[in-house]
Amino acid sequence: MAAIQGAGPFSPSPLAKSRFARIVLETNATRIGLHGVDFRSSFLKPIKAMANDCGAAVSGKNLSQMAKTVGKATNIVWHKCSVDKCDRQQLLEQKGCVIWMTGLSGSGKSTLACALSRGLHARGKLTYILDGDNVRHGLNSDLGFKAEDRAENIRRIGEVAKLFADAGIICIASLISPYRKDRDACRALLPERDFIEVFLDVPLEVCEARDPKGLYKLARSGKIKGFTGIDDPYEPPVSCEIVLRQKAGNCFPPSAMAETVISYLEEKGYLQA
Ligand SMILES: Nc1ncnc2c1ncn2[C@@H]1O[C@H](COP(=O)(O)OS(=O)(=O)O)[C@@H](OP(=O)(O)O)[C@H]1O
Ligand SMILES: Nc1ncnc2c1ncn2[C@@H]1O[C@H](COP(=O)(O)OP(=O)(O)O)[C@@H](O)[C@H]1O
Repeated sequence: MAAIQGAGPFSPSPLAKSRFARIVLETNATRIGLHGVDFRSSFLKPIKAMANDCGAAVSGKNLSQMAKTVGKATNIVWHKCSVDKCDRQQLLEQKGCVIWMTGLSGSGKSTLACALSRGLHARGKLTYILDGDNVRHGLNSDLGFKAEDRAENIRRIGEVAKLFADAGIICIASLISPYRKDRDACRALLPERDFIEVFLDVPLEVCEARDPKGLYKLARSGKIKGFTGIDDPYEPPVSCEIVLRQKAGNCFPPSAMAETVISYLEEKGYLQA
């Protein structure tokens, strides 16, 4: 396999000097072509030498010593890349983080998630929404609403959110996440400060009156069992970064709530690299 060594400036061959050139890495055994790469791009930087945590070059001997057991996976080794979170954040001019929205069904999580995504997009910031309902259409379609299934739903979304944050993206997770310990476990996956818990503190009566999907009605009539707030618990956060609640019986419009979250991100430095 070919090795790209050193940290010197990258100088393309004459073949590669046209704007949309073809990069060819010649190796003893293989020829790998990449099309459509713009060589004038400022994103092409010198390639950092690959090293482990201690700065030592990674060798076969080191690798076997670094092998770990994680859960059911044995003999696995973390593979580091020379392009890291800081590089991605520089590119995006923002900091990756997770905004975790929790609240009853009908409290406005999805609406706020969209308003926030729109507000940040308008400021040139990259976001991605992980909505409980939506993720249950794919990755989590094997999970129901028993406590263990909810815990697994939240755990998986927490892990995916962590990856998005590592990508430098402002990840908006929007799910009921009724159990405190499950939310705290997701918080523990991230560096301190990068998990921003937002509680939509909307009373059950308001959510039930909204009932846009008719689920509260079904739950009250016993057609849905274990519905959060009716016959399944919701544990409100005891300490979270942002609480959004009604004032004088009125909910703030979603755009105003989104601005509150955006101001928080601005103040904490997430909207710059
Ligand atoms: N039993 C029960 N309890 C609560 N909610 C239920 C239930 N059954 C279906 N739904 C619908 O599923 C949506 C909640 O999914 P989540 O992934 O956010 O739930 S959880 O975090 O795992 O508790 C929730 O969506 P939202 O209304 O957007 O919160 C409901 O539409
Ligand atoms: N800030 C708000 N003020 C008034 N109504 C709202 C607000 N946010 C959401 N809604 C309405 O409440 C209902 C539930 O909102 P939704 O975002 O689907 O909640 P959740 O995702 O928590 O279930 C929808 O009909 C939505 O239009």
